[in-house]
Amino acid sequence: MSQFEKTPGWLDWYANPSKPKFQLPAGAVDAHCHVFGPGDEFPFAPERKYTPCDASKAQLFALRDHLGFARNVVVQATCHGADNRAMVDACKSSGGKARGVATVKRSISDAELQELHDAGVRGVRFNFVKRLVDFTPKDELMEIAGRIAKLGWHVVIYFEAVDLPELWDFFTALPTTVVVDHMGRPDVSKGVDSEEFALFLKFMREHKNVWSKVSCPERLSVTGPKALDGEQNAYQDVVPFARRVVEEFPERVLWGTDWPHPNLKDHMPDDGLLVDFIPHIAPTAELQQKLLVDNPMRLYWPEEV
Ligand SMILES: O=C(O)c1cc(C(=O)O)oc(=O)c1
Repeated sequence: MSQFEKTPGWLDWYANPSKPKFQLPAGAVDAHCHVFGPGDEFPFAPERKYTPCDASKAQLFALRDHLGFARNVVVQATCHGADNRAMVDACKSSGGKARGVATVKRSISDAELQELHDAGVRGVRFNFVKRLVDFTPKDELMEIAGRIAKLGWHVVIYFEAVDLPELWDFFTALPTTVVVDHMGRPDVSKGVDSEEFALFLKFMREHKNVWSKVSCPERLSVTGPKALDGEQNAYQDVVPFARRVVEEFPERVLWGTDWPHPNLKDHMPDDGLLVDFIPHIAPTAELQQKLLVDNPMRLYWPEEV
């Protein structure tokens, strides 16, 4: 029994995911996933907004192999705050098959940043989703961005679509490659031609250093997974959004499972079926190769490209 009690209503990750019908290209990277603890080994942060179930590196690597991915990018989850030990341990244990994105504070030393780099970290995450984190002053974040730029890292940003106007000046001043989590969380009920999504496309169009993860249909969808066994694909209301981004910015998109799917309370996706979502948003072999192999390799394993 873990010392931590899971947040009520929280669903555990899907235990026996199906084998995807879609065959991933060789060398595919799951460019957004997390590890949670295990809490007894890597305690969750006191300032966390939720307490997850455990989701270990061994379970993540088993999922990688089951789905047919070659590599992972392990993104620091907010339940671990700026204590990167679980993520770093996963990267170090992966035999070079995982790189990481950390959360750091202004107080981090250059030596500690270098240690993260040596473990495989290549980015920092700035989170603006109010239900997940407390506010960090922008001058602190900008100072961190300036320091990590010198290591060749990038900044991953997570925010809600309605907050983009207010965050625009800060985001566009960042001196690094900037990777947006989950397409900036569009409200899909407003439609792909909404003003809100147009602003996101403009953000990417006008700033060539901005990339997007076209991930998390299970979070963004209103129609949900129910069409899974029919003619139509699951999460179909998210398809036009992700496909628009993939087709307009094929060199600047990434895809990830988001396993173990923090904070889901209505349903937990079968990760095999999430992989089957990919050909709907990246319909050609060329787009799939960029999304799943070439782009993440350029960002996380540039020395191998
Ligand atoms: O939408 C979320 O709840 C969520 C949370 C986290 C995290 O807690 O780090 O990461 C994600 O990618 C998504």
